[in-house]
Amino acid sequence: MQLAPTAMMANPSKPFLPRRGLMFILSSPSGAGKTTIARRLLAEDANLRMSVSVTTRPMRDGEVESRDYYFTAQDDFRAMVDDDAFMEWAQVFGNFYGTPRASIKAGLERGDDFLFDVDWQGAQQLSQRAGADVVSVFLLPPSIEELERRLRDRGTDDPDVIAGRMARARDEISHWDGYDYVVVNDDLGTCFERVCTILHAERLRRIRGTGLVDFTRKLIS
Ligand SMILES: Nc1nc2c(ncn2[C@@H]2O[C@H](COP(=O)(O)OP(=O)(O)O)[C@@H](O)[C@H]2O)c(=O)[nH]1
Ligand SMILES: Nc1ncnc2c1ncn2[C@@H]1O[C@H](COP(=O)(O)OP(=O)(O)O)[C@@H](O)[C@H]1O
Repeated sequence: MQLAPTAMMANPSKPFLPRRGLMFILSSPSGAGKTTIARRLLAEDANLRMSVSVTTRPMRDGEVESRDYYFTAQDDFRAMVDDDAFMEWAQVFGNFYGTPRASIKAGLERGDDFLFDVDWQGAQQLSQRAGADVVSVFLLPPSIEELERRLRDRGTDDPDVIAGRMARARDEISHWDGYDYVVVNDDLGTCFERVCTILHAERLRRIRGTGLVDFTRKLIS
C-alpha cells in the first residue's frame, strides 16, 4: 500500500499515546553552531519548546529579549539564585547564566519537550538532577581553524572576546564524554538531520510512554 505524502508527513511529533516530555540539551564550544541548529529545530518542530535562560551578559545585535535570553542585572540574578529559582546556573565567560525552574516540570508532565542551550556545567547538573528526562547532544566543529572562522564571520564579538571563546573551546571540548551523543557539525544539513534523528528516536523510548501500561493492558485483556 502506498501512503499519500500528506498522511506520511502528518505531524510526526504528535504522540499516539500520552507520554512524558524530554529535556533535549544541545551544547558545543562557542561558534560550533548550536544556536543555528536550535533555531531550525524550533522552527520545524511544533512539540519542542525552548527553555529560555536568564543571563547577565549584554544583548547582541539581532537578539530578542525573552526569545534568546531574559537579560538581567547581576543583582537580580543573585536574588533568583537565593530564591532557588534555577534548575542549574553557571558562570561562563565572566557572565552568569541560569535555567529557570518555572514551567519546565509541569510542561514535561504534559508531554512537552524542552530544548536547552547550556554549557557542559549545565548539562552535567541537569543530567544529575533530571536523570532519564535528559538527552544530551554535544556538537563539535570539524576543526579548530573552522571554529575560529565561524566566530569571526558571525561578526558579533570583538577580537579579544573571540580569543577568550577560543581559549575556552578547548576546555569545553574536553568534556565531550559527558554527553549521550556527539555530532560533528561539518555540513549543516547533515548535522541537522542527525540531531533530528536523535530527537525522534529518543521520543519513542519506552520509559517516556506514560500511556503504555493502560494501552498494553487493554490490548491483551
Ligand atoms: N549552564 C548554563 N549555560 C548556559 C545557559 N545559557 C547559556 N549557556 C551557555 O553559555 C555559553 C555562552 O552563551 P552565549 O553567551 O549565548 O554565547 P554562544 O556560545 O555564542 O552561544 C554557551 O556555552 C551556552 O550554552 C544556562 O542557562 N546555563
Ligand atoms: N555547518 C556550518 N557550516 C558553516 N557555518 C556554520 C555552520 N553551522 C553554523 N555556522 C555559522 O557559524 C556561526 C556560529 O554559529 P552559532 O549557531 O552562532 O554558534 P554557537 O551558538 O554554537 O555559538 C554562525 O555565523 C553560523 O551561521
